[in-house]
Amino acid sequence: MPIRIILAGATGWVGRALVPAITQAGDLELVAGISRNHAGTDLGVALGGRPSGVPVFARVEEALGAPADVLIDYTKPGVVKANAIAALRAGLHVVIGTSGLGADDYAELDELAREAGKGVLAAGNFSITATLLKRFTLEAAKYVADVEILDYASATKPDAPSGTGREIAEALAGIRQPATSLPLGEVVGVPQTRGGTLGEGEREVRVHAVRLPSFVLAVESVFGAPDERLTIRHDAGASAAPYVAGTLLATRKVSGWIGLRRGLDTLLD
Ligand SMILES: NC(=O)C1=CN([C@@H]2O[C@H](COP(=O)(O)OP(=O)(O)OC[C@H]3O[C@@H](n4cnc5c(N)ncnc54)[C@H](O)[C@@H]3O)[C@@H](O)[C@H]2O)C=CC1
Ligand SMILES: O=C(O)C1=N[C@H](C(=O)O)C[C@H](O)C1
Repeated sequence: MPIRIILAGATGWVGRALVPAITQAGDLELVAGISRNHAGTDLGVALGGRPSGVPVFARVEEALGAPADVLIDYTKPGVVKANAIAALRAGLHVVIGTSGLGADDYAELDELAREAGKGVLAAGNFSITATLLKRFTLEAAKYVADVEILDYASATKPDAPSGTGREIAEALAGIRQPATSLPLGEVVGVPQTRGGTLGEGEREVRVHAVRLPSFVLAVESVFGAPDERLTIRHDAGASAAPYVAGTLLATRKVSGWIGLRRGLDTLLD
């Protein structure tokens, strides 16, 4: 029996890249889409093609009327958490691609998923090379104490830091060695220019979010040691193709555990 999917954000940049990949996969079935702008239409028609028999709803509660196994969410930071909660309460597993949530939100969703006996996979970035950026950054942090994150995105991206930068910074905050840079209280001038922090105490990680036209997303982990530096950087391109395979991998695997896992790296060897 195929895995039945509800796709929230089905007509968006990532959503419309996922639709053909899902419909062409023999083991997956798209049963409903969610899109405020195209509610009430057929998804195939909404995407400029032939009728597909997949209805589009405005709200997750309406879409959950269709029997389904997994909700995939690529919507907006202010929408994703409520969608995930509604899906868990309706007995679905959840794959979260939407950015904007942080450690506290994920702890709450983890608890709800455990109560519901369902799995959640949330990844700030489902591309393989961005996932390698996270893996290499965490490896380097075992050996080099000082690291800061630079997070570049378009001028109109609503959330800062990005989902990619946030996942890396929050993971780093769990393992890094204390930094040797001056504590903020000792910085003279405009201390805010030292960026924001994620994590707590001496392990907190500084993140600098740059928002300018021309960027899609780039994240740099910059490590500094006496008289040398290591920069590990990921640059996203202009298409949503890199996120498709990872999202579908998560969709196929998410029924395999209870609770929330964070990061595509948790599914790799
Ligand atoms: N984890 C990952 O690998 C990636 C994550 N993202 C994140 O995914 C999210 C979506 O990105 P895009 O596809 O570029 O966005 P988009 O703006 O192109 O698409 C958003 C979709 O959500 C729908 N939507 C928005 N608000 C809604 C609401 N209140 N109710 C129902 N539907 C609603 C829109 O109709 C649209 O279909 C962003 O947070 C982005 O940062 C983007 C790329 C990769
Ligand atoms: O908003 C985007 O566009 C993207 N957001 C993701 C994030 O917040 O990390 C990543 C993706 O590369 C593009």
